[in-house]
Amino acid sequence: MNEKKSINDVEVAGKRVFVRVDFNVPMEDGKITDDTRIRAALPTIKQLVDSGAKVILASHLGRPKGEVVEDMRLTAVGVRLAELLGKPVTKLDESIGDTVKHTVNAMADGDVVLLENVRFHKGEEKNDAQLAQQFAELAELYVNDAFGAAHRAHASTAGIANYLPAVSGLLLQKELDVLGKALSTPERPFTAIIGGSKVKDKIGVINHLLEKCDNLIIGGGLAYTFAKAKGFEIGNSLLEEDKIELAKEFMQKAKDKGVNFYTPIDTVVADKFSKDATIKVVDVDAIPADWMGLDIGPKTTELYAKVIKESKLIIWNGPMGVFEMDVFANGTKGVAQAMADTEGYTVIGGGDSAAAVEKFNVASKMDHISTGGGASLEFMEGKDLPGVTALNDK
Ligand SMILES: Nc1ncnc2c1ncn2[C@@H]1O[C@H](COP(=O)(O)OP(=O)(O)O)[C@@H](O)[C@H]1O
Ligand SMILES: O=C(OP(=O)(O)O)[C@H](O)COP(=O)(O)O
Repeated sequence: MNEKKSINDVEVAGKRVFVRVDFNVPMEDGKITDDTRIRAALPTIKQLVDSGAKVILASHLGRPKGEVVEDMRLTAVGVRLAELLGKPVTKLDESIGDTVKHTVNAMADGDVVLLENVRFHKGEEKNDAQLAQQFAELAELYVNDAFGAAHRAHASTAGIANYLPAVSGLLLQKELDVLGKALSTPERPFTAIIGGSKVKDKIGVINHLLEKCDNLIIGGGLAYTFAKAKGFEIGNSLLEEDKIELAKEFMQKAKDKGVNFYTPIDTVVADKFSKDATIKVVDVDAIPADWMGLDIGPKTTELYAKVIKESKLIIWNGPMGVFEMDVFANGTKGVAQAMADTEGYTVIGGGDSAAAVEKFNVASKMDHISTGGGASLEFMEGKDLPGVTALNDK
């Protein structure tokens, strides 16, 4: 991949800079429940402020589908950002138009303005050229620091780069550096752990990582399609019938490439999908009919922990079981703990795995927690990210 210019490669003093961030934070009753993504953007914002730029921030929040949705305004985000920055943030109720133009033209060096949710405009997700130009007119430089949305080709993540010099922010650059280096020159043994619910969502990443890693560990709901492919009965566990052949192909590819392919050897089964279910631990070849596998078992957890501890680089995407329910959280917890204990370099691929290391209080022990779930997955599939491709080469 070509190296992209960053804010360290351009002059920003006195310039109006349109910075696309990913402030798509979880909210409950109008309150932010996790401000990780806001904190992650601070280094870029601070550096621009300290360098005398006029910082115009833009983000989406949720999926308002081109309509104004009151609950999806960025007002609470603006308040939180001002607290974290320790300076005022002017939050506007629009992201384009005369009021916005007027406000940004009156900014002093070092000022920070936060625009309204860009997805209130239909053109955002359509990557509409007219909307992209309206964003571009506000500024003299475009900075993309929204790694979490870099897999989207939208007006504020990609289209705008057609009309302004376009560079990456520090967060985007760091994400690309860590994930890029891990995949191009991994320290070995390199272990990839793939969990979550569906094989369908992880086909690309498993396929790509099989080219790169030494150990591939499978857990979560998708493990049962692999168990079925190995010829075991899996009761009522998650099964993607149409992916059984593919699962077989993956296991054959691993063999051909000399990759150790680990699937669960035992599993926690339940008589229903509920925290009040009756549960027991069985070997993977002994799942009773009418029961469903909802977590990896203790022998599997121990095996996976051993592999993790013997690895120099570990990338983890997707939980080992239904970790939202405590009775099915032990496998995910055990993997999280092994990630905390290993001396290897640990990378969490966003999404539910990031939530899991938070839940089990080991987030601070990880070397890198990606701010993008979908984006890090697509990157690990070897796909180009439109929000990155759009930026200027060095
Ligand atoms: N054995 C299982 N059966 C059903 N669902 C599972 C199982 N193991 C994990 N899950 C669910 O998978 C979900 C996460 O899947 P997914 O969205 O694919 O992962 P990620 O967000 O990490 O990419 C979690 O909500 C978890 O409860
Ligand atoms: O939260 C996000 O994605 P993620 O949950 O996959 O990390 C990003 O902000 C992208 O949002 P989108 O999936 O609505 O485009």
